[in-house]
Amino acid sequence: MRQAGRYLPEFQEVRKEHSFFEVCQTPELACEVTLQPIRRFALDAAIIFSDILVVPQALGMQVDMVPGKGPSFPEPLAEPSDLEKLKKDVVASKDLKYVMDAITLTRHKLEGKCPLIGFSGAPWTLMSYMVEGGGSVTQSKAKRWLYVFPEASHQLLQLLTDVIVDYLVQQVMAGAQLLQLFESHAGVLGSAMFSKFALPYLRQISTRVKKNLEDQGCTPVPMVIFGKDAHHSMEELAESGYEVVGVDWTIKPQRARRMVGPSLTLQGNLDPCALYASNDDIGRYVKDMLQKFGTQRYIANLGHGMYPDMDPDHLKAFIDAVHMYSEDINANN
Ligand SMILES: Cc1c2[nH]c(c1CCC(=O)O)Cc1[nH]c(c(CCC(=O)O)c1C)Cc1[nH]c(c(CCC(=O)O)c1C)Cc1[nH]c(c(CCC(=O)O)c1C)C2
Repeated sequence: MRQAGRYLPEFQEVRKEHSFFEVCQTPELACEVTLQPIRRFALDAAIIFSDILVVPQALGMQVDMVPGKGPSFPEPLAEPSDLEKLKKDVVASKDLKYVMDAITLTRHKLEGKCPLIGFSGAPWTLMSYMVEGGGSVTQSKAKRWLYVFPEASHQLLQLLTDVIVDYLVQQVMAGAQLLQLFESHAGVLGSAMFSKFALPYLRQISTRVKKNLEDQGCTPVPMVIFGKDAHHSMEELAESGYEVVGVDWTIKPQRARRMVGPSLTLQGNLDPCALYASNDDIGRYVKDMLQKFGTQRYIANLGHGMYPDMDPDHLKAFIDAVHMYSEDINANN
């Protein structure tokens, strides 16, 4: 339920008093808005309130949340020499301590009602924001870097990977019970560029996070890789060391299953805009989705984030339908 809070009136109330990053940086507020959807709905998990862009902030970049527009970097990376401006010695337990504090507080406040998910943006997705300076349809500035400055791109992607590994390990130590990595901009790369500039780093992250946790005597947690529009690389994502592959609504459930094989868990993939439909229709869409994915090795979810104008009652219809139809299917099997 990415960016879940936006459609809730109680979240908007908190946002009237506090800026977006103030909520992220204040553990009590981050905890409160994480719990808001849990109080309202029969959700099976909570995702810690934060944003993928706290990592570029920790690297020293300024990020503003512009109302009605989204995140904006006043000084994006323009050329390779700008990499020198980035902080090289980021320590997640210090520079992103507020996220760990929010996770620990939220784990306590959840009192075991449901598990808590930690997350990070994946290296290519974060690099694209840092070069574009905000959202972009074409990602042409960021893609230009890959073609014109491949070495500097790898340097930046490796720096991001090192920070993300430390960040995710710390989130588990602070109490996160599952980790999700968002490769939201997978779709603008073709398979060749994705293999070169995204996959090696995604593999490094899953391998190193698990190993670091084991080395510190911690049991590794399941990890989810969500690649938006990642049709071109589903098989490769399935082999990149994650237990769960998240899929958006543009991929047929049966095709996703064929591409990732029988042993991984799939997550997704209702079109978030289906929540504009009537509650009866939402029930029908959910039933169809569950029949296609089946109820085993599967996490029912939307295929991407919700929009601010969506009706909370329609999300309730989605969640209740997931529980009702999956219980039906299980009872008849
Ligand atoms: C998991 C998560 C995210 N953001 C937020 C959460 C917290 C959990 C939740 O509330 O569900 C809060 C979260 N993040 C944001 C909001 C809205 C801000 C507000 O108005 O209060 C919220 C609640 C702002 C935000 N932050 C971002 C955007 C997209 C910008 C673009 O490319 O055009 C936007 C609009 C970047 C972002 N942020 C995130 C992603 C990955 C998922 C995805 O693909 O959507 C991305 C790409 C992840």
